[in-house]
Amino acid sequence: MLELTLAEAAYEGVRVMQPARYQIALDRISVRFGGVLALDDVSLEVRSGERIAFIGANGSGKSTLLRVLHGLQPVSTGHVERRAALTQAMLFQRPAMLRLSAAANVALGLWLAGVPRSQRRLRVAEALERVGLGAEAQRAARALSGGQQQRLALARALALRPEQLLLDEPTASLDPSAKREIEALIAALFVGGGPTLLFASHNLGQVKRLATRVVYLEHGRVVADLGVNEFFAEGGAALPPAARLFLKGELPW
Ligand SMILES: Nc1ncnc2c1ncn2[C@@H]1O[C@H](COP(=O)(O)OP(=O)(O)OP(=O)(O)O)[C@@H](O)[C@H]1O
Repeated sequence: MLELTLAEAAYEGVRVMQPARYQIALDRISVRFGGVLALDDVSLEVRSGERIAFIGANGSGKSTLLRVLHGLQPVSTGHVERRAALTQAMLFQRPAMLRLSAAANVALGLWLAGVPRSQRRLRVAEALERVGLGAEAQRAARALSGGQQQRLALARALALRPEQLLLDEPTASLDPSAKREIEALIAALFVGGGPTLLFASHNLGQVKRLATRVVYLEHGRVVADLGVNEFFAEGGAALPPAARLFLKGELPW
C-alpha cells in the first residue's frame, strides 16, 4: 500500500482523513423555551472514553444539555457536530416501560434500532443477565419494582451496545439500596473500558466515584469544566464562588 506522510499527502493534493478527536462538539449553543434561556452559549467537546458528570442546581440546564447531546433537543443558536454513526443510548430518571414482558421491552429497543432478528434473542438474554434480571425475563415489566425497572432500562440501553451512554439522574427516584445496585452496575461497565458516559447527578459521592470530568452549570452556562480531581481539590478551590458554595451545600439543589 502506498504510504504518504501528511506533508507529502498535502503536496500530492491527497485528502487525508484524520481520526475524529471527539464524538460530539457543541459550539456556542443556546436553547430557549419561550422566555427561558435553558442553555446559554455552551461550548463543549465530548471525547471517546470520557465519563462526564453534569452538575448544578435545579433548573441549571443539565437535562436540556443531555437532550441536546443525545440529539433529542434542537438548539436555538449555535452548532452541534456529531461524529457519523455514533451509537447512543439514554436512561431517564423514571424509566418508561411498555405493557410487555421484561424481555420484550429490551427486544423492542433492538428492533427499533434495526438489529436483525437473528441477533435479538441472544442480545436480550445477555443484557438481562448483565443487570441481574435473567430470572425475570418473562415477567411483566410494569410489575417490577422501581429499582428492577431501572435495571431493565439499563439492560435495554446496554443491549444496543452504545458507544455513548447518557444518564439523566438515573438513581434519583430510587431507595438507597436500589441506588447502590444501579451505581454498581454502571461502575462495572468501566472495568477495562466501557462506553463514554455522560450523566447528570445531584449526588456528589456518585460523581466522584463515576466521573473523570465534571461540568458545572449555572443558569444554563458552563462555569466550570475540570478533571474530577481538580474539581473537588481543596473543597473546590479552583472553582468560581457559586460552584464552591454549591459543593458546600450552601446553594439550593
Ligand atoms: N420543555 C420545556 N419547556 C419549557 N421550559 C423548559 C423545558 N425544559 C426545560 N425547561 C426549563 O429550562 C430550564 C432548565 O431545565 P433543565 O430541566 O434542563 O434543568 P436541570 O438542571 O436538569 O434541572 P433539575 O435538576 O431540576 O432536573 C428550567 O428553567 C426549566 O424550567
